[in-house]
Amino acid sequence: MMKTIVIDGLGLIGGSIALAIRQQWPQYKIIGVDINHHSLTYAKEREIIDDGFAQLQNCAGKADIILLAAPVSVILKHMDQLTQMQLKPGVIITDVGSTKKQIMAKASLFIDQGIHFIGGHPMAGSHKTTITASRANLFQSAYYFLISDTLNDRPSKKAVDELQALLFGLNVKWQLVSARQHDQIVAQISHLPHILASGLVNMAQDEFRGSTLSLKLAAGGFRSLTRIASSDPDMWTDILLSNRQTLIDKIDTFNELLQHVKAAILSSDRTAIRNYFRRAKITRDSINAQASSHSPNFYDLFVNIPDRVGSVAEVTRILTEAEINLINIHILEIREEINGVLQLSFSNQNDLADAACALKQHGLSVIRGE
Ligand SMILES: NC(=O)c1ccc[n+]([C@@H]2O[C@H](COP(=O)([O-])OP(=O)(O)OC[C@H]3O[C@@H](n4cnc5c(N)ncnc54)[C@H](O)[C@@H]3O)[C@@H](O)[C@H]2O)c1
Ligand SMILES: O=C(O)C(=O)C[C@]1(C(=O)O)C=C[C@@H](O)C=C1
Repeated sequence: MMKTIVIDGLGLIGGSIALAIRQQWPQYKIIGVDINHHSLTYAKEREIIDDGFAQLQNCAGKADIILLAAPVSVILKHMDQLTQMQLKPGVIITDVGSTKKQIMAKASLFIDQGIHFIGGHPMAGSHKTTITASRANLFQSAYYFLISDTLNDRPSKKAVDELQALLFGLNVKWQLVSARQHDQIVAQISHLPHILASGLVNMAQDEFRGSTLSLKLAAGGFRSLTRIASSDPDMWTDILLSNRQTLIDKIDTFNELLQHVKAAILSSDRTAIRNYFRRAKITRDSINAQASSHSPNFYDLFVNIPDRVGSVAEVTRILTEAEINLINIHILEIREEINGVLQLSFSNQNDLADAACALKQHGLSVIRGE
């Protein structure tokens, strides 16, 4: 059946979802809305969308499903506007905003109008913005929150099924949470880390002020911890201001944690310092183990690698030379004098098969996933 999908905010997330819908449902009509006409031109030229508008009111009435994918403050504003528009009966409205309490509070406006609003949030993304950074497999194997508050009476299970079918090509794992739970969880695992990453960059910048030395000296540790400080400042201002109290509490708790570390250093308490790092290491190590046991990617390859310096680099070199795009790499096991196992993730079956072939040609043993 033909459906018309309106995506409001055709940036990294809106563009990536449009690409995935296009692949899965080529017969659907996709209309993009963006105040940035470059995004619309880019999307039209590449046939990511069929049509583009600068204003939601110019096309919302045609939609079977409206996906709000602009920054949170715009989503809130456009929800207000949508309540004033003539929409198709049975239309489904959903969003991808990074915070959910304010959005779900506003969603109650739709209930009386018989409009299905489903709060959502794909838990993947990038520090890069705009449609030029979008890709169809951005969300592969990621969690996608759906907000339970609205799922009790309305919208119907049928609307949720319809949304999940539309987004089937994203290959996500659905996770149902309440708006309150959602904002608590993401404050901890996404919002506070962004605040800290930017704080570290600002502090380091101050440190080097007036010096001939610079942040270019920073190696892997600083660079991997602060990648997300390159994210969009406007988007993050919206996120922080729509999750205020939770973040104020999280910052207080983090302050206390820093005070404990400071006290341990002050008193040269070796055990306390070691425990601080040890506890974190055990937890951090287990994230990858959990991820690989519970959420195998669709196109994964497992490769035995010898226990010697440079063997991981050797694998990536082979793939780079063969021009194969690797989307993720996990070291599953490397212990002294034991061969390690690498989990390599690809975005499609062709890349996976080519990678298996290239690695075998270099004498590596591929143990699963062909
Ligand atoms: N970036 C991430 O990692 C990530 C992940 C999950 C969810 N989100 C959420 O997704 C949403 C979009 O984020 P993004 O990363 O795609 O940002 P983005 O900056 O790449 O895209 C946002 C798009 O919205 C457009 N826009 C801004 N104001 C508009 C308006 N008034 N009308 C129409 N379009 C407008 C912008 O021109 C831009 O193209 C945000 O709500 C964000 O919180 C982001
Ligand atoms: O990978 C990144 O760059 C991201 O910041 C993605 C990230 C996050 O993990 O915090 C950012 C905001 C979203 O709401 C969800 C995902």
